[in-house]
Amino acid sequence: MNAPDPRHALYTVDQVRALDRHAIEVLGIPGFELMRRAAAAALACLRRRWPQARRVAIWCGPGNNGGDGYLLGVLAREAGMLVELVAASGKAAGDALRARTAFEFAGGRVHLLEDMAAWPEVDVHVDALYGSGLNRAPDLPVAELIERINSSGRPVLALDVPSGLDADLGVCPGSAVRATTTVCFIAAKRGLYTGVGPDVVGKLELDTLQLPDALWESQPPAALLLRPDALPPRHRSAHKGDSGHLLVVGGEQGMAGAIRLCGEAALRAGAGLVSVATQIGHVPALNAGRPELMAHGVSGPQALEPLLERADVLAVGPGLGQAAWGHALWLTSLDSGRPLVLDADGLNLLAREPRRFDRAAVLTPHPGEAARLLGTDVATVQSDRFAATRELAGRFGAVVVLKGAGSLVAHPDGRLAVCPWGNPGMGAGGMGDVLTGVIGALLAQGATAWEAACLGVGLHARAGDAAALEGERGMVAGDLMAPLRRLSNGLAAHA
Ligand SMILES: NC(=O)C1=CN([C@@H]2O[C@H](COP(=O)(O)OP(=O)(O)OC[C@H]3O[C@@H](n4cnc5c(N)ncnc54)[C@H](O)[C@@H]3O)[C@@H](O)[C@H]2O)[C@@H](O)CC1
Ligand SMILES: [K+]
Repeated sequence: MNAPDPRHALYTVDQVRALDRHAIEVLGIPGFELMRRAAAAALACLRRRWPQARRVAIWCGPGNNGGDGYLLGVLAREAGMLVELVAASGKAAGDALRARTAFEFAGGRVHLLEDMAAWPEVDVHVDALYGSGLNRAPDLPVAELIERINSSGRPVLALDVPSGLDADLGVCPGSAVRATTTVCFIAAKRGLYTGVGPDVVGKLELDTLQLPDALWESQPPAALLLRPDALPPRHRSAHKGDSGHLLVVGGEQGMAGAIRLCGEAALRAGAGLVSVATQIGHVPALNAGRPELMAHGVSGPQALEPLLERADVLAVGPGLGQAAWGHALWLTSLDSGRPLVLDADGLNLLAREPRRFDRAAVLTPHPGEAARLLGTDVATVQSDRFAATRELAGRFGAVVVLKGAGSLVAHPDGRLAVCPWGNPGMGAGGMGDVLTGVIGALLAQGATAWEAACLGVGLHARAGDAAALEGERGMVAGDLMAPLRRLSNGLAAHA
């Protein structure tokens, strides 16, 4: 097996434990040495991020995460910092106790949370309370401490995982530290990247503690992190027929915006031809606003048939509605056997009339649509986004994109990818329509469903990040078009 690049590989917490064990038992690197390296990586991060910091508070828990904190305390004192170290919960044991002893032996003083008289006024807080071993919501004294750290107005460096975050699932069972920066050790835990993970992690740095390639060969990652890819360059002799013909089906009365955005995004992501099948009343506005789209008014399935004949790929659902018109078009589209991307009401209709796909198909639900497809609620979907996405892919025989912070992509064969880009400005109307258009365009240009979903999600999120440079608030879906075009061509997002 080739060693996966650890910067693009994500692991479950159980897998990270297995990697730790492998490093200790097979590669012969003692656990305490790993802890020392983690502390050195933490100090390097601290000094790089806050070169002026002189006073630090280090909040240590009872496990090895706390151990990292004690050893950081040793190194920070050696570097001339004023260290206020507080043991916050439970008794240290094993390597953590050894680390605490080393801190005290070097002249450091350990304060106990319960005895703390005054709140330490420091430049940076270091969170070494809980790491990958979190097994329940932090209980009261620590939960209060976490809230206090969060409201201190000071930057927070989290060691390995922001305490309170379940690093496996990307959920917080209770209070959680909101880190400014998290320095993650050995391997990237998958929960840092999805759900509420990105909310609490802040800027994420990975330090692999100088472990050799042999370690990564011992464990296939649970998921891959998307890379900033673009489409391959076009042949000089290419013509519009080489880049595929996408048909967008949607736009019930009053929903013209969704198809316009979807179609336009498909053009910007390089589809050769984009047709739109919609309510007749929308055609003049589409023709006037975006004449490159071939807009067709369809009253029902009969009018749709010839358009389906000419299309290579379908994007079904933007603004489609679930009434008789939308349902009839949905049914005819799915029965055509064309590769497709299904979104919005296309998914809601699928929840009503489930079927498995035997062709290239991409489903792009947000958590609400995913819940309807699975017959459950949003909270259950969000409590394990990985499991929900996998379940959907298996059940429908399609590549599934679960949208929301840290979008996930799952293939029915078990492959999983996580998107590290995107921002809250993208929680606005029309953003999903843009994604559907991009994925449809990539399918039309010959990508497989997996490639189209992964590349499409990445391009869409990176275009969103480029648009957000002008401010997240007030961002509209149309702002993504220009960066989308540039990124699709492998150019920087801005000229
Ligand atoms: N050899 C290794 O395994 C290495 C581990 N490292 C550090 O060790 C961490 C994992 O260490 P551990 O497995 O000891 O786990 P943690 O240090 O994350 O926490 C586990 C301890 O906290 C307690 N605990 C968990 N959740 C609690 C809660 N909500 N309220 C109260 N107590 C709670 C547990 O009972 C246990 O005593 C990593 O995150 C990383 O920081 C690093 O030092 C690198 C090497
Ligand atoms: K921590």
